[in-house]
Amino acid sequence: MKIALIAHDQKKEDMVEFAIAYKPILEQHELFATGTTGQRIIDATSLSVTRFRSGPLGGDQQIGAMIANNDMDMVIFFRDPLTAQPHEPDISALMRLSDVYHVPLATNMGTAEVLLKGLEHGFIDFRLLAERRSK
Ligand SMILES: O=C(CO)COP(=O)(O)O
Repeated sequence: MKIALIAHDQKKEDMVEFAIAYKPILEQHELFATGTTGQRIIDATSLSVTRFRSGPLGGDQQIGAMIANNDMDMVIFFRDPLTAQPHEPDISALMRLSDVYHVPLATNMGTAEVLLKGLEHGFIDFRLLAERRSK
């Protein structure tokens, strides 16, 4: 499964802790991230992560493009709901595309935990359904 990991600045520490805690699951999948988030995860966990541009420089859009190509299976996006972001339209677009293509999207650690545990137990039927629909 292809999993995108993204965190705003105030949530990066949470993302690092999450990646450390869930490394045994995450390392079984193909990981993608926006620039700074990806570097923080790599430094803390040595997980293999494909890094895109930083969010404000187009990273959310690059991940959005993968979703639009039906080439992303899950998005874990720890958003900061308390700070205005200069690239808010890109963030909204990424979340909208997740809904368009039935890609599970977790915007906080609680949901992310449930998604990864579901993945661990093979709950991936939602993606198979989406694949069938796209044919
Ligand atoms: O801004 C982001 C997502 O909207 C995250 O980008 P970085 O991981 O480069 O900080």
